[in-house]
Amino acid sequence: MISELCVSRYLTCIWSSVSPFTTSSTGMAAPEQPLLATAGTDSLEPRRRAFLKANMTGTHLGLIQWDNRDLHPRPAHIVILFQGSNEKKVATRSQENLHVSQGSIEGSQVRAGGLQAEAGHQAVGSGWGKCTRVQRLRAVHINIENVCFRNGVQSRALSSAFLSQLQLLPCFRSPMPKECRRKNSKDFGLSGTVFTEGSRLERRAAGKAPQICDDLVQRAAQITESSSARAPAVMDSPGVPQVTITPEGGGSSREMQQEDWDDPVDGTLRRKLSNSSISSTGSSLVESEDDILSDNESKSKGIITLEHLGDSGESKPWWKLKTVVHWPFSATQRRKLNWVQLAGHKGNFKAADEGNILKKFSENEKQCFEKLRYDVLLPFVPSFHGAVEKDGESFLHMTDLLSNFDLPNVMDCKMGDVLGGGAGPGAGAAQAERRPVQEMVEVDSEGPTPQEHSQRGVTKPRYMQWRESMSSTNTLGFRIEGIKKSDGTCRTDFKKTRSKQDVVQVFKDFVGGNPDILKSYLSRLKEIQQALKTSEFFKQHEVIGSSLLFIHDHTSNAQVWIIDFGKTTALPEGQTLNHDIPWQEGNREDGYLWGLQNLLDTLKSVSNEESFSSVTKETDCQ
Ligand SMILES: O=P(O)(O)O[C@H]1[C@H](O)[C@@H](OP(=O)(O)O)[C@H](OP(=O)(O)O)[C@@H](OP(=O)(O)O)[C@H]1O
Ligand SMILES: Nc1ncnc2c1ncn2[C@@H]1O[C@H](COP(=O)(O)OP(=O)(O)O)[C@@H](O)[C@H]1O
Repeated sequence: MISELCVSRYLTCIWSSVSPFTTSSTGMAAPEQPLLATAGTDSLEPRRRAFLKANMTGTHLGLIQWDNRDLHPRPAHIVILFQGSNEKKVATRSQENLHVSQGSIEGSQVRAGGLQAEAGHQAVGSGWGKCTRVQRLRAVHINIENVCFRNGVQSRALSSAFLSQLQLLPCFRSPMPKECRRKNSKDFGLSGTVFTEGSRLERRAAGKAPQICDDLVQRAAQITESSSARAPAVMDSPGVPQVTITPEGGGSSREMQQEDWDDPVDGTLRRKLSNSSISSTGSSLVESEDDILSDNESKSKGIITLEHLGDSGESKPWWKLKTVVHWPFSATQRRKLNWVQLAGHKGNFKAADEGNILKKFSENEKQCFEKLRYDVLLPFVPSFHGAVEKDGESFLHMTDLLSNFDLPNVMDCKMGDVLGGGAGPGAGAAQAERRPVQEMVEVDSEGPTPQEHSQRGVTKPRYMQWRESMSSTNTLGFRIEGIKKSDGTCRTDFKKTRSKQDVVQVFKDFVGGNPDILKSYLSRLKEIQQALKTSEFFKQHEVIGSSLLFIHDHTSNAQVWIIDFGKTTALPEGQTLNHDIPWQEGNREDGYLWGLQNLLDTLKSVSNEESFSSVTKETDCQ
């Protein structure tokens, strides 16, 4: 039986603390101003966040349920932060995990330090988010942002109604890795929250009966039914939002502590497998928790085999908004697709119908693609064919840019001079996220500070900033992520390729001394530059972590494409960016255009180099 834990008192303080992220001394994202202090009457007021936090220990989050009918039908952003033990998160890539019905809320999940979290399945229709494989859960943060309120008064009532219907249900308990199984006294402690001195969760240890997801799905369905029978409490008097948490198994609660990060697992800080069960298979069943991968093992570094998803034709009842695809794959199409993924995390891509691929769904990216349909950048981004559902997972269906090439040479250049430092919607979360110090040591033994060595971990922003400073990101506004050449060789070891000279050398090698290819690249980059300068989309978005994908083959077919809008975010209405002025706290400048100009200059330097100059001059004269 699932016990219930009511956290109303706790939420009282949270309720009065709704705002954008700040980072508390514990490194956790915390609200800073009361919602009502900022709630205006403008229904378009963006980026307002309700912050809800619930602590659970030793449980697995299974399902998140809410009823969002009373929210303004405008996209909102839900950020769910899971924090827990000192392992890294399980889920790495996809930032989306909850997609709520009727387009009124679109979900996004950002991982927080130490623990893994991601919904393997998104659910729509009645407002379900189903989280799988959230292990050793200790804290759940739910941030609701961009919820558009109709007016200041209602905002409180609306959100109150919303929050009061939110339920966190533990899903299942899977075997813990041996090293994690030892009882940790912290698991049963409860510390103060980051918000107020006195706020504490009432705790009740719950039974430990293991339960599989499907049982909860059933239970969830019952709850949905009963909650949908209730009328939405749109005009409720402002009350204390209550969240019912039903921890199952050791349901005591505590705040995340620094020692959670420091506590070594098996001698090193290790991260959990990111996407094997959640991202790739979409399975709601639990895999062993012992399948821990290092960072490198979870990152894609070149030639991979893309699997077609099964074509079971099974559709989940709550997936009402997305197209369920049934491609009639021929026997040849069903063959595994040899493909190149130079960056990103393993399992993010699947084979699709001919000439297309599936990328793990991201609401953010989908929105960007949709806006790009009407923008001058359209010719420079992969054609987007919509969001599709396959085998219970959501994907973005897009053109495979490699499909028109014969044995392509591919290079991924990540654009911008700010990639991790303080940017993006997950910045607050990232601050709390720890990465093994080993990742830095492998590149530069001098990288970590003595303190970081002793803590065996660094925060994600620190890691990202260090990556930026080691590579050419800071100095040139772009960096080379990876290269695959037609001879089958692949390199992703460019973390220390920093100087213009080094970059020139890499490009020179990449184009193999072919002036035609270089020329095509230069002219395509100039077109992109021109388009970016006039693009409304570009003006209105902070473009973080996007890449230019260079592709050419022996036929001298050479193209450059703008890819990866997973971390590209719209600015508040009326605001625009220059993209070529330095980043400063709050200005959200990403340095994209500055980087692009440097990239162009670098390529020009390549063409000016001796081996190219004579031929290039001839070509120029034609
Ligand atoms: O280049 P390396 O050193 O591998 O660092 C990667 C990139 O910065 C990824 O950004 P991008 O997506 O722009 O490639 C980032 O993913 P996020 O998108 O999640 O920030 C990874 O964070 P983790 O996901 O925490 O591993 C981080 O480890
Ligand atoms: N549309 C595409 N066609 C061909 N290759 C692609 C396409 N999109 C991405 N890739 C490949 O996948 C890699 C990672 O893509 P990206 O969109 O950056 O994923 P992530 O969001 O996981 O970082 C790229 O470096 C590139 O090699």
